[in-house]
Amino acid sequence: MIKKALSAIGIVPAKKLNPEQELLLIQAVLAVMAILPFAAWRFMQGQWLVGMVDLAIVVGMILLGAYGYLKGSPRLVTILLTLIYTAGMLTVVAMRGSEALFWAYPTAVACYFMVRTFEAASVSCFALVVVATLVADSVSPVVLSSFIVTYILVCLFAYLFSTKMREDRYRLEQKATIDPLTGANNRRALDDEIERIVSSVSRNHHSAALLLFDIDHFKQINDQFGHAVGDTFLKEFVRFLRPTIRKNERLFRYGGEEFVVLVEGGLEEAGYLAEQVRSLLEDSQLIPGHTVTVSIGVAELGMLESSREWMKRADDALYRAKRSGRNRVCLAEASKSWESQVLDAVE
Ligand SMILES: Nc1nc2c(ncn2[C@@H]2O[C@H](COP(=O)(O)OP(=O)(O)OP(=O)(O)O)[C@@H](O)[C@H]2O)c(=O)[nH]1
Repeated sequence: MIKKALSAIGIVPAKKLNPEQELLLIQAVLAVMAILPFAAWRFMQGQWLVGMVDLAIVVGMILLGAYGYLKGSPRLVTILLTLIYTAGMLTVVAMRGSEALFWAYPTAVACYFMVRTFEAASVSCFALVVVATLVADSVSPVVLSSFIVTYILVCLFAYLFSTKMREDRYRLEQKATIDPLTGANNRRALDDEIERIVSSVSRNHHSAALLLFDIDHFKQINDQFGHAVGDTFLKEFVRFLRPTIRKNERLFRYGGEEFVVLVEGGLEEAGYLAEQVRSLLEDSQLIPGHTVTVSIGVAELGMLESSREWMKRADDALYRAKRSGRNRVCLAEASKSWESQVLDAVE
C-alpha cells in the first residue's frame, strides 16, 4: 500500500519490495506521521533543541529508509536506523525527563522487527538501563518500577511476535521458491533470479551464463522402471549436481526433467562445467545397472539481452543437442551485438 502510494506520487520507481524494504518504508512513514507533529509543536513552544533532535530523527529515518529502499535494504541500514531512533529517544528523555518516557515503547518494538533478536535485546536492555537511570530521580518508585515491568513485557511481546513473523515468512518463502520433490529452487525462483542477474550484469558489466539440462529419454525411465523410480532419479540427480556446482551457482528445477544452473562467468567456463556434468552423469549409474544421460544447452547473457531472449538461446542450444543425438553439450550462438540491436531498432 505504501509502495503504491509512493509510486503514485512519483517518489519511488515501481518495483518489487522485499519485506525488509517494506519495513523500512513503513518506519519512515510512521516517523514522519508520529514525530514530525511533535517537532513542529516543540518549535512553536520555543523548545528549539528538542525540536531539532525530533527533526534529526525524522530526517535520518527518511534518508536511511530511502537509501535502504533503493539499495535493496542492506543490513547496515537497518542497524543504523535502529541506533538513530534509539539514540534520538535517549536524547529526548535526557532533555525532557519523564515527559518523554512513553517514546521508549515504540522504539523498543521497532528494534525487534528491524534487527536480529540478539541485537534488539542488547539495544533495548541498554535503552532500559539508560532511561531508568535518567528518570529515577524525577518519578516515584511506583512509576519507575511500573515503567520497567511494562517495558520488559513490551519487549517480550515484540520478541515473540517478530520471531513468529520471521518463522512464518521463512516457511512461506520456502514453499513459494523450493521444488518439493527435489529440494532445488523452483521455476518462480528462477524467474526472479534471472531478472536480478539481467539487471545487475548490465549495471556491473559481469558475465553470467545459463546451463539448461534435460534428461534424455526420461519418459522411457518412467515407462521401464515406474514413476516412483523416475521421482527418485530426479532427487538423486539434484544431489549429484550439488557438489559439482559452486556455492554461488544456483540450481533450479525448470520443469519436469529440466534443470537450470546459473553461473557467474563466460561461455567457455560454463561450457566446461556442462561437459563435466554430462560426462560424470554418463559414468555414474544413478539408477543401478542403467545409464542415464543428459543434454545441455549453454548460453552466456548478451549485452542488452532480455531474460526471455537469454532463455530462448539456451533452449535453442538444448534443442540442437537433442537433435544431434543427445548426451551432448551445445553452446548457444552469441547474442546480437549492441550495434546490431540499435540498427534493428532503427529499421
Ligand atoms: N517421475 C516423474 N516423471 C516426470 C515428472 N515430471 C515430468 N515427468 C515425465 O518426464 C517425461 C518427459 O518426457 P518427454 O518430454 O517426452 O522427454 P524425454 O522422454 O526425456 O525425451 P527427450 O527429452 O526428447 O530425450 C514425461 O513422461 C513426464 O511424465 C516428475 O516429477 N516425476
